[in-house]
Amino acid sequence: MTIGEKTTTNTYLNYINGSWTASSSGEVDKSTNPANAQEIVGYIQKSTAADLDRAVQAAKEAQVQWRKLSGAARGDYLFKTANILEARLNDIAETMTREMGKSLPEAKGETARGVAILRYYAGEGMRKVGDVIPSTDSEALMFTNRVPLGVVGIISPWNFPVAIPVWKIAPALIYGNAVVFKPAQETAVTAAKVIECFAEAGLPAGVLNMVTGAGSVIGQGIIDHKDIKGISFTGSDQVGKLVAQGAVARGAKYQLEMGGKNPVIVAEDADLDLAVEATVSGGLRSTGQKCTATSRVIVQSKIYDLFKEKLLAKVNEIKVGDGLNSDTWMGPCASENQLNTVLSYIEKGKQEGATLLAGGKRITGGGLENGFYVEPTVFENVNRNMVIAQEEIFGPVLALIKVDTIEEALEVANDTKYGLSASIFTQNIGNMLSFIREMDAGLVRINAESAGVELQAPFGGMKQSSSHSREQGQAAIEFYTSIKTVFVKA
Ligand SMILES: NC(=O)C1=CN([C@@H]2O[C@H](COP(=O)(O)OP(=O)(O)OC[C@H]3O[C@@H](n4cnc5c(N)ncnc54)[C@H](O)[C@@H]3O)[C@@H](O)[C@H]2O)C=CC1
Ligand SMILES: O=C(O)CCC(=O)C(=O)O
Repeated sequence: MTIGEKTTTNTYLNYINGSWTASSSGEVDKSTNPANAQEIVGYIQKSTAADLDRAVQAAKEAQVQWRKLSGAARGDYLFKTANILEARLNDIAETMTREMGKSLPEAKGETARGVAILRYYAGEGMRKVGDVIPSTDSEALMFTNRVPLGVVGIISPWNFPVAIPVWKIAPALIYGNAVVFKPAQETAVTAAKVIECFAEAGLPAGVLNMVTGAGSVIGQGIIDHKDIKGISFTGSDQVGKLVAQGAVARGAKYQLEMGGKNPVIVAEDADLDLAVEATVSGGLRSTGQKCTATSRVIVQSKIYDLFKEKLLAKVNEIKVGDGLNSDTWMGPCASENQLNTVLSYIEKGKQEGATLLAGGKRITGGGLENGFYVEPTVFENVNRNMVIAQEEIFGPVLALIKVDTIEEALEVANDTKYGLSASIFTQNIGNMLSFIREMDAGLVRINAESAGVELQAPFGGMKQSSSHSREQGQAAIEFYTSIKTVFVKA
């Protein structure tokens, strides 16, 4: 296949140097539907180090001309891609739901967000990239300029199969880098459909390449490749650390977005209906598989019982099912592995003495027996040192923790290795200000759920949630470029 051609069969190819190409391994993996494990969504390439090497070589060669284009010219390709993605929104969203299980409205929302991100970064091609700085030499001109890194490697997870790749690829391209993209194998069909949009927009061959395959082969290959000058990663803590170590060892730039153990604090003066709504939405949408998902619910003792009653009423109303059904609110876990991880955390919670208030089991009845479904789950009597209060579960599990004061709530909220997102529900300005000041999280949200990121604002975490860098909005320029300080004297 050549540039612009659609992959029409259900075998999806790598995209290297402007062509859709099979892996040199001759092998494929299958991508299955977590709502019905017997359904194969598509076959994807099980690529080799040699495939990756060809992609990096193509990117290296293409970047030479790509960086010479004006920002506006690069932006035009992103505008075109946005329009194509928008026209295919329904098909891509449906593929996403079939591949990883989130409900169709959420998948459509995410794809629309991909369109908006592309338009935002297309416009970025027309914005300033430097500053004039007064020199102590009155006859000199001193200013900063930004240059691309070169070839950038992008390693993405399965939980936001459109938004995360797009929020990494779009800024990489607009600032003049070429890209080698390795999506999560679980959502590689959705990724291929996104890359088709870039290809059809006529992006020059080699500027954007996609190689699918195992993390241990293609992901590790990106970490180790001498011609990849920057690596942007979102995923687990463990793999993030491998990316950092490998990048440091060979002097490459890296950026990591990893886990969260995000708290919501419900103060005694909170609007409880609003707080319940946000806890359910922030904790259980996408089956809790967001790095920004609410997982610890820290509630002041005075309103604890009332809040709990309202929360359980809402959780018990949740309709679990195939994300393609219009009455489904919560889909399956994205994979059998993910389901088993969630179930093992639920067991751990019970063993450690937390009290199960709702859910806790795999769902196998009602036509859901072939999928990876778990009940929305709520624990109480959780103490802050329990595993379920410390480790990222990445599933629909809420842990209620009772506290007496806001000071205690903040102390508990900060007591994990993570610091991605945090919410408070309160009407009290003093509480709000203490929370903004003292909460160690990259996103602090007042009277709003912990999940949900605006594309024009910086996104990233503190502590072990990230590499302390930020993605999205104008913050992206910090990763995808290097600053050159220019001193000119006639
Ligand atoms: N922060 C976030 O948004 C995400 C967090 N996670 C967390 O990670 C847990 C496990 O999920 P996984 O899919 O296994 O995440 P993962 O970290 O293994 O996968 C993320 C990406 O890294 C790649 N990868 C895997 N091994 C690699 C290696 N050795 N070198 C380079 N790249 C490699 C994968 O192929 C995928 O593209 C989840 O339960 C959740 O706690 C998972 C996905 C997203
Ligand atoms: O909350 C969001 O919308 C983004 C979450 C995210 O980036 C993630 O889960 O990886």
